Amino acid sequence: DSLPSSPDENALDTTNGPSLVPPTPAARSPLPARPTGPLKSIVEDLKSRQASPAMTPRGESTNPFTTFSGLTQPPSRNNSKSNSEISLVDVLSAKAVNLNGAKAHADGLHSGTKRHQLTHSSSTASHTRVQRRLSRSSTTRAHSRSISSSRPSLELHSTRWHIESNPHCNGGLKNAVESVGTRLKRKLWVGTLGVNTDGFRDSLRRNIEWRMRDDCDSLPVWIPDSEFAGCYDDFCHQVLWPCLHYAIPDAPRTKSFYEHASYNQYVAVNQRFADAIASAYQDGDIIWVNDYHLMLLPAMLRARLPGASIGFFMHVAFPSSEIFRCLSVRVDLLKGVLGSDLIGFQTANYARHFRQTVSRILTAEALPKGVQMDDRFVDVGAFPMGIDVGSLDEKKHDPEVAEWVNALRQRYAGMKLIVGRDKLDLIQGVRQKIQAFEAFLEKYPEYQGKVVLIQVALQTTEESEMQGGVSDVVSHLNSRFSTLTYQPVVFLHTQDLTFSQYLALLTVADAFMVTSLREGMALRTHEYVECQEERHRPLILSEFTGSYSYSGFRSCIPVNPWDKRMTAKAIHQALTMSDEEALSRWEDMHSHVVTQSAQAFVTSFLVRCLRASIEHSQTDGTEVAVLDVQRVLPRYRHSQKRLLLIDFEGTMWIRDLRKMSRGVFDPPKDAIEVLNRLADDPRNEVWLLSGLPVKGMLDIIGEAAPKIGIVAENGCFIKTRPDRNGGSSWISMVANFNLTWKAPCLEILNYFTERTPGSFVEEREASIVWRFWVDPDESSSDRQWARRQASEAQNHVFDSLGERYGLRIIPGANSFLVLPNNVSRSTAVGAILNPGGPARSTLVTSVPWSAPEATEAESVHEFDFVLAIGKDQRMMRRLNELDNAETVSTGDKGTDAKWKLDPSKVMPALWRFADAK
Ligand SMILES: O=P(O)(O)OC[C@H]1O[C@H](O[C@H]2O[C@H](CO)[C@@H](O)[C@H](O)[C@H]2O)[C@H](O)[C@@H](O)[C@@H]1O
Repeated sequence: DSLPSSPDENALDTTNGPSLVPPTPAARSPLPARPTGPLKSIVEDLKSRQASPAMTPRGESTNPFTTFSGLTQPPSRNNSKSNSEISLVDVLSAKAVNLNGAKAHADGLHSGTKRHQLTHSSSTASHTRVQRRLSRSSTTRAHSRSISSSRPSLELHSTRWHIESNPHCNGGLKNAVESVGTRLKRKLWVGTLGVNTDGFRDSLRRNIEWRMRDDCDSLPVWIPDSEFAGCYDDFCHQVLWPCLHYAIPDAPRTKSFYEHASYNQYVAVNQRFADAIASAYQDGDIIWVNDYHLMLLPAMLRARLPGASIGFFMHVAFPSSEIFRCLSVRVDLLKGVLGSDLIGFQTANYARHFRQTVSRILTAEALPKGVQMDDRFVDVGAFPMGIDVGSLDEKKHDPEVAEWVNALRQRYAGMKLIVGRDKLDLIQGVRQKIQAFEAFLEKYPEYQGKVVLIQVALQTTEESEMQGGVSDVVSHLNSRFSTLTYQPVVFLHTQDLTFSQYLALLTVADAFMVTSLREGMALRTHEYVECQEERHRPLILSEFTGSYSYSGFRSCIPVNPWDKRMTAKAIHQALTMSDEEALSRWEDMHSHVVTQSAQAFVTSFLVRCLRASIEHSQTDGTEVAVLDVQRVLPRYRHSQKRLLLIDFEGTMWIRDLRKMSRGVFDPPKDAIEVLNRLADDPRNEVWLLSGLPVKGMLDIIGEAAPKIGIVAENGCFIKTRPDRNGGSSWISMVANFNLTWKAPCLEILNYFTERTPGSFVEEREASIVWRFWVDPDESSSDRQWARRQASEAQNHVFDSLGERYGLRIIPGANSFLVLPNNVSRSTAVGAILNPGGPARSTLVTSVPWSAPEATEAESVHEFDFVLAIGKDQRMMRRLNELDNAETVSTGDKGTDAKWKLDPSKVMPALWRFADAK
């Protein structure tokens, strides 16, 4: 038998275990399950594949979720029986990417020539697990034994080992990164090989490194076995994983974990990653750190590579601050991830928990967009992980899947099948699932003998099966309800199935069931939905999964996994649901699966990370030159079509907020005069950019400056410049927007206004501003109080209304603005530069006046001189893309503008342009 078996595992051909077919009455022990009958042939099929001289039994063809088939090195397959062969599981990690493709999406960011490379650091975790998990498979066990028992002979020659995909890594992540294909032109995975590498000599390590970099864009990080075990098995799995999933580990054990070796080992492992990445890093790379195993890494990297773009994505859940604060190393962990430019979570709830935790524990200012640290801003956001629908579709249409679909249909004719696939630990709720299934069979006895739950167990060891408390409940249930021809629960391990077989199960299932007590996302729900394209049968889903947070998945049958009666009813509902209802629910879920895909996940994360790091790396303004009008004037003089974009409040007009709070506006006469003078020159097209509402602008500017164009409410409204007949109109850029968010928003802000002396709300047509601390004489404790209220108010508005209505919040020094997404000064300027662009505006009202003379500047596309003065950095970046733009920042923060200018110097500068002949 070319599939060696280990004595204790008895390999795959045991016939006395329960399976998809009825067990013999004497064989009711649920684990390990060894198939007979139809599933036996599945297994035999598997065996015959494994027996081919190819690879280890856990090669890529048996792996449901990885697609790195290219990683298996054919020449080494022939050595598969050698005692000294090592199956190197592939390193998860690092991928370097030329982000040119992704940059195109970066909303008008520069199309610079900088090479962007993504160094994608992933968890250390999966690899150890692979080694351990592989011990279920006899051949691999033989491999691991050979590794550990033959240390003296570890002088392995490169031809005697091969690299293959690790089936137990975070397959979702791997697939997602691969799904964007050539858009990531260069990538480097950085990860570990897990345990059993202590005996590798330097020459072997170099050899492996060389091969991995060459063949799989991977860089292994060498971790001593004991350090790896302390970090991964103890700190990650015994302390962090439970805590992040709302299970606080018991105090005495955690105390020893925290304060002794395991946390130190976690630090050491993160440090080794930092060393490896720093040595491979090249200027312009993006470093993408993945998951909770590497929470300290971003700060370690930031210390070494201050200018690097660093993103961190948390694949698992993030709990409420009440739970996270129980960790004794909470401060270190938070500061660790805050070394990033962007921190991503699976859902908006986890992101909010994180912001609140940071605000509570580090007393940093947490805003909807991220966290303001002393020296930098860190973006925080939700990026739902998805699946690569196209690639799954291809696999789904493999003829082998159809064969297995037929086989399963025949085998289970007249029966209902419920399928599940979970890790067997306490968090994944398999015990609760089995108990609920038992409750179902009790409550609906007519289903006894007619429904089978096929439960696939992920990455289990006997230890985890015990830990998850699954074995006893399966035994109990099976012993209660099995008959000569029926066994209610069939337990399989992932290694017992090929991916085709698993897809066939998903296709024939009458329901899929996830009862996790907490879970980051649960991508298997997406796979199930995709495989139900023809049948549309329902999904029973725990309310505590990330998937359930998304509106499409609200069309599942939700369950509280702690409530077994509810879950039992859900099973009944699923099995009796009409085809029409099932179809309508499926359509909702499917639309989420196809829109929130793996590709969308990777590109949106990388684009946001890049944008965040560009914003964060803006200079503090010290090296930007002060506007030298003398140098710009010659170009101005010699140009024929000029576009002048000038910010109003805070740039041309310094307002008295005290008066404003009483609704008093003093029209700035000098500003109006210079605007008129500039607009009198027929070569000039002058636009005033304001945050004020239409009415405010009419009150202040009104007919006093008839030739200028106006952008009001930060881009929500535009008053066009007069045409030949002197006609001008107000255009709404938000005409199709739903503005019903304003009422609840005002309610929230009024509440905060009552609690915050000196604050007030400015309601505008399509936006709302909350201002606070208008009196500089107020005490600093009042100011602090006001700031705190402002950040709470922003979070409140964002959390309750932001996602639902598509709002964004722009914080200012003493105010914040709430307005619809997709509208900004920058988009208004886009419309000015390209008036024939997509029709997104509607006429609001005509403001009839008679302009003294018609302007010649009809052809607004061909400006040969553009001058923009103001504070909007996004607009500055956008205009910098034009060859002939002079951008001048009047802000006091960092800028990408070409020049800077103190607001007090703006009027004199404008007069010099106005007077230029
Ligand atoms: O067991 P670990 O090695 O510590 O890794 C934790 C789990 O990571 C992956 O799951 C997580 O990411 C998925 C994709 O983003 C998400 O759907 C899931 O909810 C997260 O828990 C991996 O798929 C699991 O096998 C690992 O156990």
